[in-house]
Amino acid sequence: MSLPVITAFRNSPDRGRGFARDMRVRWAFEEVGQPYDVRLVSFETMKEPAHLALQPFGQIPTYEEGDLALFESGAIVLRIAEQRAGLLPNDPDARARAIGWMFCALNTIEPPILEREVAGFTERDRTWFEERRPILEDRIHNRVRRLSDRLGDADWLDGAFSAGDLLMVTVLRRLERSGILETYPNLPAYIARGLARPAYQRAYDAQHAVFVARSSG
Ligand SMILES: N[C@@H](CCC(=O)N[C@@H](CSCc1ccc([N+](=O)[O-])cc1)C(=O)NCC(=O)O)C(=O)O
Repeated sequence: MSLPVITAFRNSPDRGRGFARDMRVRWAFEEVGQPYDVRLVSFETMKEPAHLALQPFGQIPTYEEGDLALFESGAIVLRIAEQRAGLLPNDPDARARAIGWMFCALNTIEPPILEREVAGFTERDRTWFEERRPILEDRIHNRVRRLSDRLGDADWLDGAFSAGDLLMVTVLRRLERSGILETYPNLPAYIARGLARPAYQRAYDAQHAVFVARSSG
């Protein structure tokens, strides 16, 4: 039986700091103990027909397993979580809630974070940048404040660690240097708990090794 294969950056712009979205897929594989193979792709390859057939937007990650080809890192994490224990509860109601937190991470928390990040990359020299930045940050605060209130003193969002926490930690991590998270002390501690998991460390080391190999190549 061949292993599932994902695609990842041959040369990640994050210089191996674990922000590219193959990181969440690698982490999910490690949490459930599923070995996997990686096909490293260049930015040029990602825009060629063979890759576009897998990922119509010319991005990574993709997931191939037998006749199945998937894109969208959240869908890939769900596939992994459905196939092996470790990321979703067996109880049907708890499982549904954990999947709900997956959607929350990608649909409610990530969008304002991405909006601020993209504005920082593409609008910094525009006249409206300084005026718009606090508006974008307020939108993030409006979400993470309520997430912080819901999490409270709990270790994870709904009982045991789940795929919902995995995605939420990878989303919140993108605020690490923004100064926004420090307003809610339970959120940096929540992220730290996620990053301290042995499965995360193995996933991070695997992705970082790509950067080290390329840097020393
Ligand atoms: N919704 C899709 C989005 C996938 C996506 O954004 N892929 C990015 C890499 S992860 C996003 C990302 C990129 C870089 C950093 N970084 O820190 O350098 C962080 C995250 C990509 O392939 N970009 C290339 C392109 O669009 O041409 C998913 O979740 O799978």
